[in-house]
Amino acid sequence: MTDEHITSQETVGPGEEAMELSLRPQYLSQYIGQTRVKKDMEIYIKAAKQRDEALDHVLLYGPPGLGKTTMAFVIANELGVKLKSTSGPAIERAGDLVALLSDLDPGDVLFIDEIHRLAKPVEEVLYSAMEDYYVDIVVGEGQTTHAVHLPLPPFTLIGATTLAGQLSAPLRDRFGIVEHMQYYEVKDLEDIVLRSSAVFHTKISPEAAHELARRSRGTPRVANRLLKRVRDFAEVKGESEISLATTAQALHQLQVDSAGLDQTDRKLLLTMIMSYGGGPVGIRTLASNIGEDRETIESLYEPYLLQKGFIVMTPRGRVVTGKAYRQLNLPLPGEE
Ligand SMILES: Nc1ncnc2c1ncn2[C@@H]1O[C@H](COP(=O)(O)OP(=O)(O)OP(=O)(O)O)[C@@H](O)[C@H]1O
Ligand SMILES: [Mg+2]
Repeated sequence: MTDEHITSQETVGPGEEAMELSLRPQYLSQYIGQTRVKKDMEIYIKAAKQRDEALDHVLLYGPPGLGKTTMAFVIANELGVKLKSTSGPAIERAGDLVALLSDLDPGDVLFIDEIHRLAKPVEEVLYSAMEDYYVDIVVGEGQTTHAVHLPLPPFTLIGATTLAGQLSAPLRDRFGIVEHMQYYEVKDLEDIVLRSSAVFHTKISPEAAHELARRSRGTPRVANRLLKRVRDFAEVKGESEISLATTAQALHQLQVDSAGLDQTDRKLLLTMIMSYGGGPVGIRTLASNIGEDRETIESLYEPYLLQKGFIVMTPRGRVVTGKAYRQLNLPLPGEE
């Protein structure tokens, strides 16, 4: 990855925040992986620009750390518009949302992260704003109370959520573009690791980059986090290039196993095996048993374990598969 991919504004300041910023791709051409989403967005963005209209509202959903926020900023950059960023829980009252909306210029993007956590009265204001670009608000107090019809500039709402299932149907239906972010292929994560090490001015061997990518839960955020820690190990050892051996040693110390499962993944599987004979187990029982909240299990841990075939879903709850027993070096039931 060459320097032209990193704008000057990003490289100022040596702090972690500046690093984090520079890790984020700015344009679709720099955005690694998610080919489907990129192809779709390229067309929709082009069409909106040709018509000189605001892009239709976009919903991005998928597990944490897959690049939803990054994609929202990329879309605004490609459109050449401003992006205002907020999150569901941060918008406490309908008035807060109206203030955000009336501050937008035509074509701008309003990004609402964790949109499944919007308060109901706020969500209801969003309906007319999204559909017809207006809000009806009540102003004044007591005798002077009156309704005001407030037209809004055409804008694009980009919503991100880790739990699309928790979105109400009226809200979901108002998004013209709905994109599911997928776990990344190892090859793509390898490219992300290489790009990030270039940003860090760190050398990493191709084998080490591959190993890191393979054990990053299909997730760029995890890949970047592990890369930082592995880099620490390599630096302390005085390595000029991160080696495969150091990578393996660091990941072992960080308790990331050969399949990329972390401590909580393993705790979850072990609890299901030891306390529930491998399942089926209900989500609430599981959550209280391992001391994680339900949302974290449902949005972060389960999707990956499901996709990798360590658990399966049945009508009566999740069940551990033979693959999980093997990964944990446990005898299959009946084999002991
Ligand atoms: N396609 C990509 N190429 C390179 N880096 C990426 C890509 N996608 C994400 N990243 C990096 O991974 C990290 C996490 O991405 P981001 O914050 O966009 O994820 P998210 O889906 O919004 O997560 P959350 O659901 O927790 O908000 C960022 O540091 C970003 O730089
Ligand atoms: Mg995000």
